[in-house]
Amino acid sequence: MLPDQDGQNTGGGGGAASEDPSVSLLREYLRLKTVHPEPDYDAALGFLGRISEELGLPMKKVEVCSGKVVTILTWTGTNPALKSVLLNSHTDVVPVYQEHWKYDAFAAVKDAEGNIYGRGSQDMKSVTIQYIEAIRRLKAAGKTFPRTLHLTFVPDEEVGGEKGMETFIKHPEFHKLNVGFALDEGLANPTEAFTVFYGERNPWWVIVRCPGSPGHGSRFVENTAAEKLRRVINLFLDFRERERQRLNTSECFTLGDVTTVNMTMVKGGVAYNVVPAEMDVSFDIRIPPTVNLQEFEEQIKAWCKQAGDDITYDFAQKGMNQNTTSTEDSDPWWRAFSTACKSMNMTLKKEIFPAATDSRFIRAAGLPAIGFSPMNHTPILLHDHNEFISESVFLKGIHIYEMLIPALASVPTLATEA
Ligand SMILES: CSCC[C@H](NC(C)=O)C(=O)O
Ligand SMILES: [Zn+2]
Ligand SMILES: [Zn+2]
Repeated sequence: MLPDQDGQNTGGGGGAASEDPSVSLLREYLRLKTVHPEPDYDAALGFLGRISEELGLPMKKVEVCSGKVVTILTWTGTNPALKSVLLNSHTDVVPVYQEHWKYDAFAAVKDAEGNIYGRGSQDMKSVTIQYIEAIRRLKAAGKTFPRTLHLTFVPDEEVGGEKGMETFIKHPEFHKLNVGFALDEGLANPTEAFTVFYGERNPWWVIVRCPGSPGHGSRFVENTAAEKLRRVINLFLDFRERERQRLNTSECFTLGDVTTVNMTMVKGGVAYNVVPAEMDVSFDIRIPPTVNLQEFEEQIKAWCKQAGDDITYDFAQKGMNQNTTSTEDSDPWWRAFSTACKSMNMTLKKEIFPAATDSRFIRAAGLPAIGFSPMNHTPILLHDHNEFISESVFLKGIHIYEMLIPALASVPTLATEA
C-alpha cells in the first residue's frame, strides 16, 4: 500500500477507517516549515491562533525579541490565586538532510504501519499537539480544575533559547503566569518504559587557543602551536575515554550521569609550508549536576597549563545552574505526576537529560520542571534522519496527558500558597 500523503481518509495500518482528527492535526502542524535557519514562525502563529479559537482559550503573544514571539494559551482554573501549571513546547525544528529521508521531511507521510514521518514528529511537535488535544477532550467533557493551565509555545529552543525561553523567563509576562510546576520535552524510549528527566547536564562549549612559534614548514621549529594542540587534545580525550569507561562499567549509569567530551572543531594554519602562529580546538562538554563546576574548571586550567606555555581558553556556552527537580514522594507535584502514571501502569525511568532543553531556564528560575515526551516503544530519533512517531504511540500520549493534566491542575493548595 502506498504511504498516505494527504491524511484525509487513511487509518494507520492501511484500514479504510477515517483518520483520527488528532492525527490529522499533528500532520498539519508537521507540514509547517518552522525549520532553522529561517523558521516560518508566522505559520505557527496562524496555526495557534486557530487552535485558540477552537479551544475557546484566550491567546497572548509576547514578542521577546524582534520577530520572536512566545504564544500563551490560558485555561483559567477555578482558584486562579493558586500557582499554575505550565505546559511548554517549542515551535522550531532542526534542519534535515533531505537526501537521507525516505519521504519529504515536511510532508508528514504516514506509512502502512501507521508511522508518521516528519521533522519534529518526536522533537517536539507531537507533544504540542498532545497537550492541545488532551485539553480539547477535557474541555469537551466539561472538566474544570482548581489550578490555571498555561500552554506556552516558544521559538528558538533549537538554537540555544537565547531569543526564546531564556529571555521570556525574565519577562514580566512570564512572572504574571505565576507558575508552580512545568512540563517540557523529554526523549523517546525504545522499551516499555517512559523516561522522565528531572535535571540536565550543563553544556560547556570551550575553545582552547594554542599560540606557538611560526617558521618554515621544512624545519624543526621549537615550541609549535601544533605540539601544544596535540597535548591539549590528548588530555581532553584521555578524560573522555575515562568517562566512557565509567559509563560502560556501571549498569546503573546513563549518559546523563557522566561527563562527555567531544572535540568538535579545529582551526589554524594559512599555508602548507608555514608553521602556524596559533591553532585552536573546540570541545563540546556536558557536565552532570553532581559535578563540582569550580573544580572542573580548575581541571581545564591545569590541562591547558600542562600542555604548554600561553595556552588560553574561552567559553562559547557555560551553563552553571545545577538545579534539579524533586522526584521524592513527599513532593506534591511529583506525587501527582507519578501517581497518575502509576494508575496507567506506566513504568518510569528517572534520568538526567543528556543535552540541553528550555527546562534549564525554568529550573534556573527556581521552578520545578519535568522533561517528558510520552513515547515508549519508540527509537530515539530527535535530530536524526527519518524521525517518526507511530500513530498509536501518539494517540496513547494524548490519553496520558488527559490523566496527567487533571492530576497536576488539582494538586492541593501548598503550604506556601495558604
Ligand atoms: C546549549 S544550546 C543547544 C541546545 C541543544 N539541545 C538539544 C536538545 O539538542 C543541545 O543540547 O545542544
Ligand atoms: Zn526539542
Ligand atoms: Zn531538538
